[in-house]
Amino acid sequence: MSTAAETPVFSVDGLWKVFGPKADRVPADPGLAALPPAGLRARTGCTAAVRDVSFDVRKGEVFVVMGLSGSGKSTLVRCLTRLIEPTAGTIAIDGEDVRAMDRARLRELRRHRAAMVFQHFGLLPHRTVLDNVAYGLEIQGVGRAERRERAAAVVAKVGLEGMERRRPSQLSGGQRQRVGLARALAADPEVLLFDEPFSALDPLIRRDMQEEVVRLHREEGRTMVFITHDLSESLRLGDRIALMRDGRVVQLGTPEEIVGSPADDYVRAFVRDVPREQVVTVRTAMRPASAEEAAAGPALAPTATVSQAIEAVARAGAPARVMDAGRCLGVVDHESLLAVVAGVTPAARQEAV
Ligand SMILES: Nc1ncnc2c1ncn2[C@@H]1O[C@H](COP(=O)(O)OP(=O)(O)OP(=O)(O)O)[C@@H](O)[C@H]1O
Repeated sequence: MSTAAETPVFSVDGLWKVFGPKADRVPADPGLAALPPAGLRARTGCTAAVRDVSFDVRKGEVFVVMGLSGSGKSTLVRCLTRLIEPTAGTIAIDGEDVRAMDRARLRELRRHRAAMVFQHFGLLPHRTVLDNVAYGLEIQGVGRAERRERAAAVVAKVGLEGMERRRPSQLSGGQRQRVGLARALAADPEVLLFDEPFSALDPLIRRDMQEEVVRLHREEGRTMVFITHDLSESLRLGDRIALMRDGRVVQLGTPEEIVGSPADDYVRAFVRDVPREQVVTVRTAMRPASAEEAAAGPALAPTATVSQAIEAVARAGAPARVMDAGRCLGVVDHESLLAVVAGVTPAARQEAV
C-alpha cells in the first residue's frame, strides 16, 4: 500500500509521443504500435519519439535518462511538463494529473515545481549575473529587494560569489552554466530537469559541474531528472538510470544493475567498457560467511564498491565482511572480487557452483 510519503514526484504510465500526420492512431492501433521505427515511418509518415514508456521518479533521487542521439530523451523529459504535448498515456506530479492541467496551472508547474536547466541557458546578455538569476523570480512576481537577496544567496551556492555584477560575455562557459543552474535553483522548484546541460563544456569543466550537481544534491536532497548521452556521466550522477533506444526504455535500474546485469545485448554493448569494479558493490559480489569469517576481518558497508573492497582485502590479507547495522551479511574475498573484475555475473557464478 502506498502512503503519501511514498507518492513519486513524477509518475509516468504508457506514455507516447508520436510526431507526424494523424499521430493519435499509432498508440491506439496495436498493429501500428508494434512496427519498428523505419516500418512506422514508411506506413504512416510518423516518428514515435517516445513509445509506451512507464516509470516513477522518486522523491530525492537523481533520475538519469540516457541514450544515443535521437533515442527520445529530450522529447520524454519535455513531455513531463508538457513543453511537448504527449500523444497518449498519463503523467502525474505529486499525484496530480499533468495532462488535465489548464494553462495557468501548467505555468505554475513550470515556474515553481519543475524548473528546466538547458544546455543553451538562455541568459540575457545585457543583464548582470545577479539580474539573470533574479529573472525567474521577477517573472514569478517576487518583489525587487527579496529577489535580489534570494538571487545573491543562490549565486553564492553555485560558487559565483564576487561575479554578481558581471555580464554573461565576461564569463566562461562553465560559469555561464552555473548562472543557468542558479536561475533554476532560485525558484526553489521541487524538481530540477536538466537537458544535457554540460554537453557543450570541455571535459574538465564538465567534471567540475558534475561534482557541483552531486554536491548540491547531497546538500539539498532535491529531486533531479538529468538527460545525457554520456554513459560515464550517467553512472556518476544517477541513483537510477533509464536507458532509451528508439523511444523505448530498454532498461531502468541503478548503475550497478545496468552494468552488472544488462537487460539485453544492446545494453551489454553499451556498458562493455565500463570498469565494473567501480560500479558493482560488495552487496552483489559477496558470498555467505562462515561463523569464523563473520566474527573477524575488515568491515565494509554494503554500498562499498568492489574496487574499495580490493584495497581493504589486499591490506588485511583476509576476506572483508559486509556489515549492515552490526550484522554480517556476507564476505568478499579475492575470488569473489576477481570474478567481478573478470566480468562474471553473480548469476553465472551461482550456476557454476
Ligand atoms: N518536432 C519533431 N518533429 C518530428 N520528429 C521529431 C521532432 N522532434 C523530435 N523528433 C524525432 O524524435 C526522435 C527523438 O528525438 P529527441 O530529440 O527526443 O532525441 P534525443 O535522444 O533527445 O536526441 P539528442 O541527444 O540528439 O538530443 C528523433 O528521431 C527525432 O528526429
